[in-house]
Amino acid sequence: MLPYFTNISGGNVRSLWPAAFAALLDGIAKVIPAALLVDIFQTIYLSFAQPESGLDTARLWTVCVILFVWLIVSYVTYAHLYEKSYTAAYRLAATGRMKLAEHLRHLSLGFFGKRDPGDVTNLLLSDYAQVEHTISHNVPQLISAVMLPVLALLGLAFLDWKMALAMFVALPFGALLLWLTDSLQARLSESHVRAKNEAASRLQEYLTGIREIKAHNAGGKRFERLRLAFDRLMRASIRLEGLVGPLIMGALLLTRSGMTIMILVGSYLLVGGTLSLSVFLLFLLIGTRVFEPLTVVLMSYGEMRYSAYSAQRIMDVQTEQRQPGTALIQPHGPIVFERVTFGYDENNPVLQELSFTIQPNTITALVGPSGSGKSTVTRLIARFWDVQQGTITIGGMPVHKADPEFLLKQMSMVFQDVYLFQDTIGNNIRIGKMDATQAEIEEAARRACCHEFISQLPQGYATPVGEGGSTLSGGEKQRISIARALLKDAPIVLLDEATASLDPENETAVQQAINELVKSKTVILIAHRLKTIQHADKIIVLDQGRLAEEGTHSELVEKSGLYARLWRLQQEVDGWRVK
Ligand SMILES: Nc1ncnc2c1ncn2[C@@H]1O[C@H](COP(=O)(O)OP(=O)(O)OP(=O)(O)O)[C@@H](O)[C@H]1O
Repeated sequence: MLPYFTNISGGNVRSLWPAAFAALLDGIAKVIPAALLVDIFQTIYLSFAQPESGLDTARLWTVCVILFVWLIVSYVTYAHLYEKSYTAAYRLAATGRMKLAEHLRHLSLGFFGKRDPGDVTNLLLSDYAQVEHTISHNVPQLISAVMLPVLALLGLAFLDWKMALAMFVALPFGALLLWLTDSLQARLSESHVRAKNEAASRLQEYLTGIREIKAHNAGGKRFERLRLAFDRLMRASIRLEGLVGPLIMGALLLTRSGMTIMILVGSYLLVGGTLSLSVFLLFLLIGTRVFEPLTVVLMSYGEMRYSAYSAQRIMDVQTEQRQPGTALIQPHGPIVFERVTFGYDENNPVLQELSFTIQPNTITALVGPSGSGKSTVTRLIARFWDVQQGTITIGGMPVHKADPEFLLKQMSMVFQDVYLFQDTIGNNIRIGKMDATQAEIEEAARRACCHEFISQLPQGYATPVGEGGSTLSGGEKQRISIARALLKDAPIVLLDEATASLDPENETAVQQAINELVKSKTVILIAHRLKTIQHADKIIVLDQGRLAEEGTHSELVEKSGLYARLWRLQQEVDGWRVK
């Protein structure tokens, strides 16, 4: 049980205490009317059993007043419980979500590669919502509902232990049935969560790929995948409800059979003369009230089991190892690859035995056919992934020992697929330097040739950008990304096809901005158009993840190797005209 509460509270069981205490108070408050009912019953019963003493109306009035006070007390305790449990639930979920989102940022990208995108989204939204519901509803209900039967058992055992035993004798069997079905419930919950994640992933894929689906008229096929995912989710839901429901009902009936057993035992004892009628009637009265909260507990068991799996999934990610490393790299030193082998999937290397050196404050271009591993090289320098064999060092310090945050602070990056956040254009540029002034942002935008188009927008820098930058053209997004990099002004610059989406006019201007950005910096750039990298200090040519050749443009052209071939091909393409 403790691991369960540890998991649902995200490792902070103490945060559940106020809600648990409030539930306890609520449980006790609920016992009071039952006790008062017993008193009323006994007062009325005595007036019949001993008619000479008459009905004690003063006592009845007192009990009525106490009942009225109880009404107010129960309102206060319930309001307290409500406030405590909801506050605990929403606080836990909100801080937990933030903690997890922060933790995700520190994991290697390999972690995300192994999971469906819908899976991570569901983890943060639906799994937390499940846990939230358990903390706000099920746990307080459980604590408060257990109070009445426990106190009733203790009180009634004093009156007649045989009757009390008869009333609760079936309870362990009901609990046993639930316990026996535990692994089945766990399996069904797991497959339901998996189906739910798959459906979310397919839906996300369908919505993000809607442009491609329309362009290729592939709606039918993609829609079929979505339909199948929803179909699987439906079947998993039916299995979960259809199998777990009857089992819980079975446990419920078994537990409730205690009432019947008690009536049988009571009748037997009454006939035998060892039980008084008043005690028997008392047991009947209390018995009907006791099984009500137990029903609530058993009914919420399935939900709690389900949320246990959600909590486990959250804990699994929370305990996922962050990228280790505390060393501070010397960013002004050389970047050295030493026999580096790496594959996104370990059995399928995309870089093999790769060795080269990039001197500080030089421009190095990475060239090679598509899929030869150029982008992978830049991702490994930024430590988005850790290499499997060999080492990458920056200023003599192995990157796998470097503090990932510090390492990233030393790098400005411009990728071919620019992502803009759903925020203003100004704030999207500010990501490069969070404390930048408006003047600094505008200066960076000017140098990246995007100030003009931003100023022409009705809201200028305050213009909101659609998710992923959907409201801007590819070239505009790329220039904003360059402005970010200019603003960051880090000593190492990684440019992956930074000018690929620009028109010739802007390309020349941005190229000038890049020339400024890279002054006295270590630059690694990828460009398919070899013309743009002719003046690089060094060109590294990759072929199928291996080093094919390296040197300056003129050296490589003279060598008549892969680079010379690519160069000739591009010269020819440049000479083509549409007739
Ligand atoms: N996230 C990823 N997960 C799995 N495989 C990947 C991933 N990214 C790239 N790859 C694979 O790694 C290989 C090298 O890819 P990379 O993007 O480094 O090549 P590239 O030379 O930059 O290609 P391009 O010029 O087309 O951008 C390719 O076979 C690619 O399919």
